[in-house]
Amino acid sequence: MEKMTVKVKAAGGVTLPAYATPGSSGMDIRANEAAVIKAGERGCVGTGLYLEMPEGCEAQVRPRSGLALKHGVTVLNTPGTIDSDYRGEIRVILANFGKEDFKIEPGDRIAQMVFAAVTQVELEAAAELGDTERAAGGFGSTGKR
Ligand SMILES: O=c1ccn([C@H]2C[C@H](O)[C@@H](COP(=O)(O)OP(=O)(O)OP(=O)(O)O)O2)c(=O)[nH]1
Repeated sequence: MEKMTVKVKAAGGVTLPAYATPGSSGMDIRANEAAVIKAGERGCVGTGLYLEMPEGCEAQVRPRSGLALKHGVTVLNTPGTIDSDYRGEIRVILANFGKEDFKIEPGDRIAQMVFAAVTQVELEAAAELGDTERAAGGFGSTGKR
């Protein structure tokens, strides 16, 4: 697959190698500020990270499994969508489902991000949709086993 180039601007003197392994399909993302996500609450944490992606590319912000398992901390809107035309700071919306407050220091890895190609489509209004075997079955319609 042909590689897309993504420009990364990092505030606060943070350099690219601190984030990403060259050639990787994604990267860990770090907090650029101190924060506390109280037990049972949510918060929005700045990363000091700015991207320029080519059109047709999006970034998805995802949770880290270790934070989820050890602390009950996840990305609330996972996968967070970073649009290719967004030039603001990437921020991570964390939710704390754990029993203890979760403290974040600048530089902590709070989430991860992958880059994905977005399929370009043309939407067409339709009065009828094609038949399928599944039809409207869903939400567990095929049972448990
Ligand atoms: O976890 C996230 C999700 C989004 N964004 C930024 C990048 C994205 O391109 C922009 C808009 O995100 P989204 O489309 O999810 O937000 P919205 O609530 O629909 O707001 P808008 O009306 O600005 O599109 O906000 C983040 O920094 N972190």
